[in-house]
Amino acid sequence: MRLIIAGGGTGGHLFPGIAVAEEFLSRSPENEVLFVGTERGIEARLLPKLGYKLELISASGMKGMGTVKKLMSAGRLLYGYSQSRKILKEFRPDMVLGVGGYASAPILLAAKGMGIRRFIHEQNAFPGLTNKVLSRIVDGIFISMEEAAAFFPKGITQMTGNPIRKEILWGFQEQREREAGDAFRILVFGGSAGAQRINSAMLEALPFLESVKHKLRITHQTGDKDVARVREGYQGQGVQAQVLSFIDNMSAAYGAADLVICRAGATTIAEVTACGKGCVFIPYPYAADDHQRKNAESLVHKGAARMVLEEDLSGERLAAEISDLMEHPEKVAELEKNARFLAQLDAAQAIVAAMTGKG
Ligand SMILES: CC(=O)N[C@H]1[C@@H](OP(=O)(O)OP(=O)(O)OC[C@H]2O[C@@H](n3ccc(=O)[nH]c3=O)[C@H](O)[C@@H]2O)O[C@H](CO)[C@@H](O)[C@@H]1O
Repeated sequence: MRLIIAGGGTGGHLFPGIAVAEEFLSRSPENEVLFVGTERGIEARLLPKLGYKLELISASGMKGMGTVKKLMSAGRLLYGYSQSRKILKEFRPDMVLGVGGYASAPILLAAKGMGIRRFIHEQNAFPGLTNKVLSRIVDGIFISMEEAAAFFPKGITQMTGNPIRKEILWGFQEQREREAGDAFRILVFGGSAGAQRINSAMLEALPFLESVKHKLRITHQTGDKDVARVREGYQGQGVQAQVLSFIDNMSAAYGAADLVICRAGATTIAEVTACGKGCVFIPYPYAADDHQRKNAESLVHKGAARMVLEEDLSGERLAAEISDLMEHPEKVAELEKNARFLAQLDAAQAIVAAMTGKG
């Protein structure tokens, strides 16, 4: 069988798509996958390195734009639609899965016109505009959080969870052991692109952690623009930290962490629950419809994570969260237990089974 996975833009859309590709390809040597994305998306940088086939199309969003930009965007979508028809004619997929992000719209619309089976996957508790619109023209909708069900037609919506890459699941299971001793390991990252606000808050927290800073071992992903500043910040305050613009091996990073401080993107959430990690979420406040806050709240309400809103974020507040969890390992253990309880480990299998009709 042949499957097109369309969408991306950010890691949060793309990585679940990769997890579905892994599952689909593992089922038969005859199966083929083609990704479709845009040249600006993370897919253009990552997929060729991973050995996946990728076609690029033209697409962009319309939300919050003025009339002229909307018209230009409509033009790009129309062009993307004709590119999509060509791709569908050449690859002749049995089905198309949209994983969110602009690139999924033109190809799913073209697939509808050509009578090819269509599905979407929504990662967030509060769906994005693209998926809300596309939900009217697809055969099946897969959701990651119960809260999303209210936005989609009932008969075709299925709760599957958010697919997690095999390397995260396997790698984490292999090296569950944390280093002994009284070191406290914190993984800090700001979604797939990094978060300057979190970078700054961590540096501002260090003076408030003076008495425990010798115990801190930090792994910190900063995004492309902030590596030098953050690295110097830790060095200047004498804190052991590995500072990277992007972490290729997230499995090892999760495995080693006693605590994770991060944004509340949906794929991050799926991974931290799968790895059973205690987290302090700092939701990105400008995500569409404040969906990161809703994502985070769905764990906080179940005692599976803590949350600091950006409006309340300061070095002092972040340091207070860190000290409290450092001093009370039983509180971290409780977060870990509740997080693990929410993990959905078989999302990729459920999605592939539903799309192919084979369990
Ligand atoms: C600003 C914004 O709108 N972000 C959205 C975007 O987040 P974003 O793209 O940041 O995605 P997520 O936080 O959901 O996931 C991040 C992904 O990147 C990976 N990773 C991260 C850092 C790193 O150094 N290396 C690495 O591999 C993580 O393992 C994870 O797989 O898509 C998500 C899923 O639709 C949404 O919930 C987020 O709200």
